Amino acid sequence: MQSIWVTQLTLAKMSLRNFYALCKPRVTSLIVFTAIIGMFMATPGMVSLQILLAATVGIAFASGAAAAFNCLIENKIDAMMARTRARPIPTGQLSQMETLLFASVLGGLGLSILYYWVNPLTMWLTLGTFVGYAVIYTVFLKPATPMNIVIGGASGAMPPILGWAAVNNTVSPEALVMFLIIFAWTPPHFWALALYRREEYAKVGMPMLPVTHGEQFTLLHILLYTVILIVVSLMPYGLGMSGWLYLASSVVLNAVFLYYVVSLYRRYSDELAKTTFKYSILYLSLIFAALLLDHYLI
Ligand code: HEM
Ligand SMILES: CC(C)=CCC/C(C)=C/CC/C(C)=C/COP(=O)(O)OP(=O)(O)O
Repeated sequence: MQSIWVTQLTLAKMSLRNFYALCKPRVTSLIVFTAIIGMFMATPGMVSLQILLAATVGIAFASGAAAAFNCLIENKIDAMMARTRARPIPTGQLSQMETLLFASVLGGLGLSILYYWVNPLTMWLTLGTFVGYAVIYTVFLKPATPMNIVIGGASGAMPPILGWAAVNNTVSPEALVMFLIIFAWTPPHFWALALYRREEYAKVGMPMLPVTHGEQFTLLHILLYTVILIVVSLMPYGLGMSGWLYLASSVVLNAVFLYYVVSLYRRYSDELAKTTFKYSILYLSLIFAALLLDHYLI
């Protein structure tokens, strides 16, 4: 009898872990983090606990559901790439129907929470973001054009706007500035990875920039978007949204990013591309943390 319970519990834990993995938890965590910063930036005071909790949970559920839909739609491609073949559908740990049900329930819950406990504007913007990633990017853009992530990146850049709308029920220029930071950051973030994973993308027929236009062209574009990112990331200071603490942090973070990107441009290696990709994640986390610290301390 006891062993039946132990088996049941182990199975439940395993499926929970699989459902969790469908949500791409690390990407979703950073997405939610930028949304939370958007909430705090929206007010000089404190965000109400109800809005903070409801918007965080709602956006996290919607983002996790969008990621799960992406796993469902791309399960055949995921099965062919080393990086993604251990995901729950390719390994047979979850069926397509289970994934569809999970993503629909999670997404529905997230959007309902936003509608009833936050505000309808945030719900509609989140729904647009969801469709932008799960449908426009995943179904149409990704298999069709090497500019897929530039246009599709708009979805990933939306969370600070969602956070801002949750608190103020509006979309303001300050929220657009935070959007632009993530929007300009996405191409260097993704193309650094796509460079050292280019064989895999070529194998599954995904027209990523390094596959369609080669190494040098991609490196030049990484460099160009990094320059745009540097300009855009100085805007919070330029527009009086943030003070010297943000300025100092962004100058340091940008200098390191530019150093990696220029080094990569001059002398490409997979190793350096990996380091640049990893640094891109640290960069975005820290630049948003700097916005928050500056907002309350300076
Ligand atoms: C169209 C936009 C984007 C594309 C195509 C993209 C692509 C990717 C890919 C392919 C990976 C997987 C790396 C691996 O498995 O080794 C990854 C990792 C990651 N991405 Fe992005 N990304 C995008 C936008 C974003 C955004 C908006 C965020 C957060 C705000 C983000 C945060 C992360 C994080 C935290 C990781 C590391 C995940 C891990 O360590 O498991 N990405 N990205
Ligand atoms: C509703 C809401 C807030 C949605 C947020 C949208 C979202 C989840 C954006 C993240 C972008 C992302 C995970 C890209 C991964 O690229 P990929 O899917 O091409 O990577 P893969 O090859 O690892 O599947």
